[in-house]
Formats: sequence, C-alpha cells, structure tokens
Amino acid sequence: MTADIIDGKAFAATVRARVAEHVSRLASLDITPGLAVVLVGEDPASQVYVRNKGKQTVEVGMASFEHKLDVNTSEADLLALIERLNADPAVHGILCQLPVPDHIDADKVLAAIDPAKDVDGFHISNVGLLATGQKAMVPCTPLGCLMMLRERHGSLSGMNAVVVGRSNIVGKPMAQLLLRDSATVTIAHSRTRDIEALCRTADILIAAVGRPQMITGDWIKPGATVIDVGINRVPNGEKTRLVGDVDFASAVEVAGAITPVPGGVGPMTIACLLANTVTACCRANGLPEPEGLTI
Ligand SMILES: Nc1nc(=O)c2c([nH]1)NC[C@@H]1CN(c3ccc(C(=O)N[C@@H](CCC(=O)O)C(=O)O)cc3)C=[N+]21
Repeated sequence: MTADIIDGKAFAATVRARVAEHVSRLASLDITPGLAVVLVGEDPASQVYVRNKGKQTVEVGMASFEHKLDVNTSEADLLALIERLNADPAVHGILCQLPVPDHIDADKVLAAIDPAKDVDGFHISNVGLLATGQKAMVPCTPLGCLMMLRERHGSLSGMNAVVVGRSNIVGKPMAQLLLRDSATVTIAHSRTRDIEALCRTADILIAAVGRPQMITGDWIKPGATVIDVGINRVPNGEKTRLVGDVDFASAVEVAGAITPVPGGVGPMTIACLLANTVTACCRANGLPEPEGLTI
C-alpha cells in the first residue's frame, strides 16, 4: 500500500483564504496588516522564499514592504532599519531572512526585532513564551507542520513523535508544539545512536536536517505520518531539482501519509507567515485572536 500524499499546496490555499477573510474584515475597520521582509545579500533559498511570499502577501490584500540590502550592509545599518520598522505603525510583522552574511550577528538582529512584530517567532521572548505554554508568535514552519498533523490525526495525544534535527528555527520549536499537543517527543540529531531504529518507533516523523534524501523507507514505521521539512536543491542533469530530507520514492511505500517536496511544508510556511502577520496585527489593535490562524 502506498501512503496518502498530504497536499500542503492545497492546504496552504485554504489557510490563505482564511487570511484573506480576516484581512477584508480588518479593512472595514480601516486596518491593513503590513509585512516587512528584510533580505541581506543573495542566499538562493531566501530568494525563492521572498519571490513566493511577496506575491502571496499582496494577493491576500496585505501591504508588503521589501527591503533588499547589499551583501556588504553593516550590522549597524541593518539594526537601524529594524528600529525604523519597529517604530512604523504600518508594519505589523518583520522578518529578516536567514542566514545573514558572516559579518552580521544573527542573534543580535533577532533580538532587535520587537517581539510583538516577530512573525518568525525567533526572538528569545517568543521562544520562552512557547516553551512555557504562553501566547507567543509561533515559528511558521513548525506551525504549518502542526496544522497538517492536526488535520490528519485530530488529536496527537500519546503518539510517538521523532523530530530529526535540533535547529532553533525548526527542530526545537517543532518539538515544543508536539509536546504541547501531548505527543511523546524525541529529538534526534547527528550524534544520536542507532537513529534508524529510533525513527522506526515514530508514529510521527519530522525530517528537518537539511540533508538531501537522508531518510529512506527502511527508517519508517509502516503507516507512520512523515513530514518532510527539507528543501534541498540538487543537480539533475543540466538543471537542478528540489528534494526533501526524505527519500520520497522509498518512503511512500511504507508511510501512511507523507508530505511531498515541493508542494508540502514550503507552501504552508508562507501561509503561516501571512497568518502570523494577521495575528500580530489583531493583537496590536486590541482585537480578538483571528479564528483558524492561531493555535
Ligand atoms: N527568517 C527566515 N524565515 C524563514 O522562514 C526562511 C528564512 N529566513 N530563510 C530561507 C528559508 C527558506 N524558506 C522557504 C519557505 C518556503 C519555500 C517554498 O514555498 N517552497 C516551495 C517550492 C519553491 C520552488 O519551486 O522553488 C515548495 O516547497 O513547494 C521555500 C523556502 C523559508 N526560510
């Protein structure tokens, strides 16, 4: 039996439709949610992301402010821009694309963003709020993954979840969200012993390591739900193609459900960024939490 394919692209479209409804409701109050994206230099993954995001921000009726800075921009100039965006009442969400060039301290940049406008959920205030179960801005990729898991399973209570990858942007916040939904959570990484056997215990397997096609079908428990966060561009003849951290061809024969790459987690990440911007805008204006966009 082959796995159900979880259509992240279609799910993302329904999330964006919900976002658009909230945006038009806000318009009747003369409020337009605004998202500022800052890109320093020319990281290829970030460029893909910015291209898709800019288009979708405008499509749902929000204001998009793009700041593309030269790769040699100083840390001080970047921090000054963030201060201006923090103070700008038209900007409800601020995202600084990662990675930033080596001469800039990413932690300093993330700390400079007003936590209320931190739609990436990377500021330590939001990290701490999430970890202690309080109202936070939740990182977009884990939020999108959680939405897909809840849609498939309803409750995640008591399920074994293995998160492969311990990054601050995906692995750790993903584990927090799964724990909050009462899953039994293990974080695996490059030093984990017998990682294959551990993965085979997972009812929910999250692949977020950034290694193309590392996780093969024999790592997967039959019937498990596999969420592939990897977005890796690999050579394909003369051109390139996108592959995940999961070897899709072998995994699809074993899993119960699996997200494809492209068309899985990626589109949900962008939809959740738009959702977080509406959430930040509602909170800034003292309005109730937007239904269906927060967790
Ligand atoms: N502060 C920050 N936050 C981020 O969330 C962030 C970042 N920096 N830096 C770069 C990475 C990369 N990233 C992607 C999101 C969606 C797609 C996406 O929509 N991918 C499509 C395919 C796009 C294509 O066809 O090339 C898909 O998977 O279907 C890709 C890449 C977010 N990132």
